[in-house]
Amino acid sequence: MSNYFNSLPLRIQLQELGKCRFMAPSEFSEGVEPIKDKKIVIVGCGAQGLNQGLNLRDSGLDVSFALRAAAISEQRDSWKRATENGFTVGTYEELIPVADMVLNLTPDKQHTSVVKAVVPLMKQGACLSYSHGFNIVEEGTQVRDDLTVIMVAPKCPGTEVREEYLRGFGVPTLIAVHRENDPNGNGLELAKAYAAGTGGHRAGVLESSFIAEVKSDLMGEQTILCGMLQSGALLCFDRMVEEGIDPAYAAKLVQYGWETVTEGLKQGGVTNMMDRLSNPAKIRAFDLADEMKTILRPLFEKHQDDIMTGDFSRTMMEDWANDDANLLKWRAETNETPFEKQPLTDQPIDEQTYYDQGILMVAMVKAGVELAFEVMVEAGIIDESAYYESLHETPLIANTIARKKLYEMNIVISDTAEYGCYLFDQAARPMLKDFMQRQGSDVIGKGLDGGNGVDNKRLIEVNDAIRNHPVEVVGRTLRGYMTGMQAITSAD
Ligand SMILES: NC(=O)C1=CN([C@@H]2O[C@H](COP(=O)(O)OP(=O)(O)OC[C@H]3O[C@@H](n4cnc5c(N)ncnc54)[C@H](OP(=O)(O)O)[C@@H]3O)[C@@H](O)[C@H]2O)C=CC1
Ligand SMILES: CC[C@](O)(C(C)=O)C(=O)O
Ligand SMILES: [Mg+2]
Ligand SMILES: [Mg+2]
Repeated sequence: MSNYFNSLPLRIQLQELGKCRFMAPSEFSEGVEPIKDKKIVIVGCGAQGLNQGLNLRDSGLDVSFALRAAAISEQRDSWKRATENGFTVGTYEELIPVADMVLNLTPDKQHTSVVKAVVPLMKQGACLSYSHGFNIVEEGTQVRDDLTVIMVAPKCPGTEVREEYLRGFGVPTLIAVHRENDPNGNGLELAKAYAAGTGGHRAGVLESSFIAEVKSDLMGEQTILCGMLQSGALLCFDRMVEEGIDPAYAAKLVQYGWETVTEGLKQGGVTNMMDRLSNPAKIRAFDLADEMKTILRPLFEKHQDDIMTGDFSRTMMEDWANDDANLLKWRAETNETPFEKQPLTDQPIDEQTYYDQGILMVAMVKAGVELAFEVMVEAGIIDESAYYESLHETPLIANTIARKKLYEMNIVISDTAEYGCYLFDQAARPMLKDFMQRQGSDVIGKGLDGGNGVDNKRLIEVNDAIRNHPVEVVGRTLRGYMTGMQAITSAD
């Protein structure tokens, strides 16, 4: 097998990268009806598998789990998750032959072996589904041509897929039909109904392509969503401690700070997040973000370039072949960082204080969201897709850090995302070293002294720049469709 994207002519590559159509809510008027009588068998009961399975079942669908024999015989966690939640569990041989839809929700690194084991057991004309296009696009897996191959990709960690569903909402989702496998011409119908079953249609669904999903998902997760929040957390914590802030307080400000300030982002974009700062703090954050964008743009561009050429995928697959040596090493190193090991203070921190004392964190979110959006769009990703993959998903990743710091984030996201996050973090922190040395506790840990006076012309210029960034323009439209989005926060 070889990289499918690289096998295509540039004309088709650009077509596929540019596939991104915001689907009107009316297109989901049938809900799950088209798959109501289908037997849905999920392979893999992990972050996505369990949570998508719970949503699909709550939406009235027939869902069971096919696990590998060892998972059943050894009663592994995936077996426990499936059985404790009341699902029917069986082996591939028992469940795959009767399945109408097989959802491959195993780790990307296992997809080739899973597809080789599962596809021969699938009945004629069935449907194979993915939640990420890596196996098809980057590894070039070819699927039996009587099978329909679709993708329903939540732009969100598995845990939040379930949490948002339980809040009566959902998470933005990309759906696609593999251009090589739509023999019955009903792939889109199946994908739409499946997306409705997860609740994704309540947040927004983009009709996309396997290629557009992969090239944007890898970029979002490696840079703003996981990489920037990881690097920012470690840099801000260490800087506060160097500046004499109580480590227990500093750890709490960071752990809950991302969730608090990005809740402002989720509800009203970068504009609202920045408006929660005082005018002097807003201008300071604006300037800090600008400086970080200049420093980090080459790194964001390198990540996008390596994703487009397949160099990232090749590098990661070399680590797969080396028993995940680098992934496991970098995971252990992260778990040993002072931030990860620091207990939190019991001192309460109110919501506004996270903004006032976290000016640098706000600036990091602004810089990361804008830079990821800009670089994705420059690479051919459509604005709506870039928005979901940068701004909208950031708060959902921040929710995982609020639960149990970087450990929780890196456990909940896919191994693919975790690997890319560490790659970014290792490069970003040295690039920001000098910049961080120049930051004091006024922008991270204590907040600005003095009054609220600013120069009017400068404030108007800053507000104008924030509000008119392309991510804000497309975001206002997309958030306008999200009428059911619920506010959440863990601040005291
Ligand atoms: N994590 C996330 O938030 C997101 C993930 N995705 C995509 O969803 C898919 C699933 O990812 P994720 O939920 O993180 O997966 P997990 O890492 O949570 O793994 C899911 C399950 O797969 C099983 N598994 C592992 N290896 C094999 C194998 N060789 N054969 C069969 N089963 C196996 C494991 O169970 P056991 O070892 O017990 O068999 C595990 O519980 C990926 O394509 C990912 O890119 C998309 C969006 C977000
Ligand atoms: C942000 C990482 C992600 O792409 C996701 C949760 O959407 C993943 O692969 O886990
Ligand atoms: Mg993703
Ligand atoms: Mg991903």
